[in-house]
Amino acid sequence: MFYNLTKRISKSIFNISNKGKITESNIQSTLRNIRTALLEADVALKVVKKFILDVKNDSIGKTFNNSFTPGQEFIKIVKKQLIYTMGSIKKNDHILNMSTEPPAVFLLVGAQGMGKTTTVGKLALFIKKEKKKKVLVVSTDIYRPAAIEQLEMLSKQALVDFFPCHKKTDSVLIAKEALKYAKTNFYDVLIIDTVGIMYSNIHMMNLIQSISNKVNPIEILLVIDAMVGQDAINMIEHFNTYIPISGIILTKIDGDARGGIALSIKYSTGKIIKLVGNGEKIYDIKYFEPKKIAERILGMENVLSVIQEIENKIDRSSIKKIKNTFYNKTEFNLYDFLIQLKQMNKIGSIENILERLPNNKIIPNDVKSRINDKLLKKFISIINSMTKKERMFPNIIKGSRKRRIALGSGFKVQDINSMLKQFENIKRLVKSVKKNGISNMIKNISNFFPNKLF
Ligand SMILES: Nc1nc2c(ncn2[C@@H]2O[C@H](COP(=O)(O)OP(=O)(O)OP(=O)(O)O)[C@@H](O)[C@H]2O)c(=O)[nH]1
Repeated sequence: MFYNLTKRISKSIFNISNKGKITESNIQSTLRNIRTALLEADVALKVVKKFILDVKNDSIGKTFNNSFTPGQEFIKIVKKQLIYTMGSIKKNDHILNMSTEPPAVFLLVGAQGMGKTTTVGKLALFIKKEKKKKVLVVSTDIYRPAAIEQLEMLSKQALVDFFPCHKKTDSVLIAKEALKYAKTNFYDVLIIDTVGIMYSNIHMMNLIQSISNKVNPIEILLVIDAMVGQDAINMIEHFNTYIPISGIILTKIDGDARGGIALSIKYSTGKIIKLVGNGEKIYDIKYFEPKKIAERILGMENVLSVIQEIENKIDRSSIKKIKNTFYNKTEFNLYDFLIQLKQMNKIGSIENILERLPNNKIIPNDVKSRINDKLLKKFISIINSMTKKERMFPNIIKGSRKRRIALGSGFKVQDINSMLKQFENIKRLVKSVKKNGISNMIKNISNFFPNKLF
């Protein structure tokens, strides 16, 4: 989900990230790119228009505080608007409501084949695990052959209780009896599955309404397949005229590369997406979290997860040393280079990490292929074969020293030369970071890895 949107938005956002001032002209092309990306992702036109207008109004002519650059402030504004478009800035909007005398009744409704029954099973497991609640499930779908058996099987997978109703012929009665049973047996939650409805079928709509009236659900969750696209809006409006929908469960997001519907629902209908189904397995369900999604769309999620992963793998004292190298006045030497190489080696596949960074397109493929893991190991062995003095003062490494190091490390003199060249490049890079900051360094990264090096 959101694959293309993420790719396009994170790229255009990156271009503005180090702008010193926000003016109509310098955000114009970024906003144009965002607009196109949103439309291509199948976000409804009126939502896109409102989104762009709000971002524009929020950013132009604003005085920002000094802790962020205007470019970064702009990203914060886009992030806030994305969150607002999908949910609200308030925390926990998506949380399921259970504040009622038990059992809390959840009624799941929806059109045919949206993934309702599967979702009842998933939701039962989710509530049991997340909320540690005693859950009962029941199917009132006496119309689709095997719908009841399907839920019974899912309840076994989720290890929750199933209310048997195989021989019954009245959906409303089944719901009523299940509720009575749930009350007398102290269940915390009762989840009711219903028949899939062609939403023009008034008779079936009335049936769902009758079930709802009998069991007084605290949540009426409309299950929608993400792939129905903008038709979801009509579906929500139509169902809502019969029963008050309290939230949406968007299923099959694993099959929907565009994701525009997730950005259109709240603005178009006022309804919040509470959960998403992201696979066919019983545990493939999670809360819909606008903040996390916004971070992902802006390309921040990967950066955060990569940083987290790197931090978990490298030790604190080395991070400190590396930081000191960047910010101290001391000259970068081969000791520092060795520490960096060892830490990079610990992190794992460098290609994999570069690939996950949102702006990895800025690093050309030939550069990526030249920063590989084999090379790291080679450089580490070469530096290990040097004396203390050589590591401190690499300038003294000339002909005879090079031959000795080559012999000791098992490589050729050319390899020693290319390692030293690489070291000089990194040294220049460190100097550049000190002078111009990280983002400039990334933009110019290809200059630090000239083609002929390896
Ligand atoms: N990939 C994927 N498939 C899903 C997801 N949720 C449900 N499905 C599949 O969608 C199909 C239909 O699911 P059901 O649960 O039978 O749908 P339903 O809404 O109960 O169907 P009706 O009772 O006919 O309305 C099944 O093959 C499910 O495995 C999901 O999140 N991702």
